[in-house]
Amino acid sequence: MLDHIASGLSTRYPSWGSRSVECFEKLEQIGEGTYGQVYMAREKRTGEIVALKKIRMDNEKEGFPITVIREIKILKKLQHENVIHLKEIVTSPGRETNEQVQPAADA
Ligand SMILES: Nc1ncnc2c1ncn2[C@@H]1O[C@H](COP(=O)(O)OP(=O)(O)OP(=O)(O)O)[C@@H](O)[C@H]1O
Repeated sequence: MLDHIASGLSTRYPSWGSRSVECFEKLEQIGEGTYGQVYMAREKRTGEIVALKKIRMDNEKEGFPITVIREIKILKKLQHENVIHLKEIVTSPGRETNEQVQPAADA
């Protein structure tokens, strides 16, 4: 099953998976990387447009990929005009037993 990571370090939102991906409406796919698709999405409450990156967990027997965890940790620390702002990590239920994680960023 697939999930996302939402990017951005916003004080408005809790981070690290306390909200569901259901808080966002996917508008269209805008990209794809090694770990899954990236969507333009709208935050339902505020209408804010973000990039929603979905992390593919299908083949991850060891849990959440360490490279994705590293990317999230680094993005949370960085603040630069040329680097995307990681806003939030959101989760969605897995198809079977595992909960999965997804991130969101400024588009
Ligand atoms: N915040 C964003 N705003 C707009 N487009 C984005 C954003 N993040 C990613 N994208 C688009 O989605 C594509 C895939 O991004 P993703 O971060 O998943 O992979 P990548 O880092 O480009 O590649 P890989 O993970 O394979 O090294 C990007 O190449 C870009 O086109």
